Amino acid sequence: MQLGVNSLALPRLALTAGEPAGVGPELLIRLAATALAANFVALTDRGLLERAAQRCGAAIQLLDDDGENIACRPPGTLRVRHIPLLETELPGRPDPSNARHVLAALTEAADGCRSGRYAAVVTAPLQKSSINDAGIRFSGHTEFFAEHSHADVVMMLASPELRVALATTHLPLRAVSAAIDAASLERTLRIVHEELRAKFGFAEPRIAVLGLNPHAGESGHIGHEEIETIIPVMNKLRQQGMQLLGPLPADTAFVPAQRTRYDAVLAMYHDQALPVLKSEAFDRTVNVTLGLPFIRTSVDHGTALDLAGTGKADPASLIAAARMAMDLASRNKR
Ligand SMILES: NC(=O)c1ccc[n+]([C@@H]2O[C@H](COP(=O)([O-])OP(=O)(O)OC[C@H]3O[C@@H](n4cnc5c(N)ncnc54)[C@H](O)[C@@H]3O)[C@@H](O)[C@H]2O)c1
Ligand SMILES: N[C@H](C(=O)O)[C@H](O)COP(=O)(O)O
Repeated sequence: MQLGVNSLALPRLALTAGEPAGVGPELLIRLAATALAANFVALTDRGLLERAAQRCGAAIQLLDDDGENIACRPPGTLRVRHIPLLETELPGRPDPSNARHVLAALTEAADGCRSGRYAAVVTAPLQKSSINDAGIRFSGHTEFFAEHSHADVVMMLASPELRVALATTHLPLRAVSAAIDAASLERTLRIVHEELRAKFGFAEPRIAVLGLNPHAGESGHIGHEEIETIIPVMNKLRQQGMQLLGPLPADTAFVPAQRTRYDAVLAMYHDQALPVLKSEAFDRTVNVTLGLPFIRTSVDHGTALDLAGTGKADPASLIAAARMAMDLASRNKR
């Protein structure tokens, strides 16, 4: 069925399955079983999806994606753009031979989003170490899509109650301080500010910035990054009208009294704030990449190799990621 541009065509959302031996393939099946009003197009191996459905005892009807729009999608149906595996998966045991397959799906997703074939991409978790074991430099979807798009991006994880953006992503702790300079911090804050306005509807977003050191440096007695880098950047941006709070000590930034004072937090590094989100809202947090020229959302969890193939993995974060992608795509259309 060919639908006109003004018709009720469902948004075409690309889905990537991530690590073939992880929980991603079965979570895609679970997502397809929902009644969400989206035309999901799985960019992966058709046989992988069939086996995942069988393992978790779910019914699925896989249809080849012909690129056409559809007006409705019965629950339990999923369109597929076949990207062949290199080796048949063994749940729980990632095989680096499949790294090229995983990256081919990401490339198709990024190319397709940029050219308008897909309204957004929703990614299931991949095993970074398996891609590295294949001899490929790779540190995450966020960095892959940024490089592919030549864009400055920011990783943000968001639950309905809390949004946390990261000044640095996947790098060793010892490299964090050097990675945060005035230029990178200013760029990051500008992206977060702009995207909170454009994507999340905050007219004047209030952003809390965490210090890097314990007690936000204790006035220079426990580190100097706050005084030398963070505070000067915040002051510069405040003068330009941004509402910035802090730098706050990370240990108390998430207590109830503080939470009412901001719309989002900028943390200096990955594990400074993600444990807060993941321990209070693992089933409803979404990873969204800010600053990309297309919409990308993802789960907040990893490949859960201990659960792969059992059908026990919770699809809630992937469903939340799909919902957010649909919301952002409809905002884009308006
Ligand atoms: N978006 C992504 O691609 C993404 C996100 C996070 C981690 N990872 C990768 O995943 C791999 C494994 O990471 P990890 O072991 O730190 O974290 P993990 O999230 O895979 O597992 C942590 C714990 O949470 C449980 N869990 C995870 N997802 C679940 C779900 N949907 N339902 C029920 N329980 C679930 C697991 O069983 C495990 O006990 C790493 O290679 C990491 O880089 C990828
Ligand atoms: N930092 C993310 C998390 O802990 O949930 C995760 O590693 C995924 O990142 P990418 O989606 O960029 O691969």
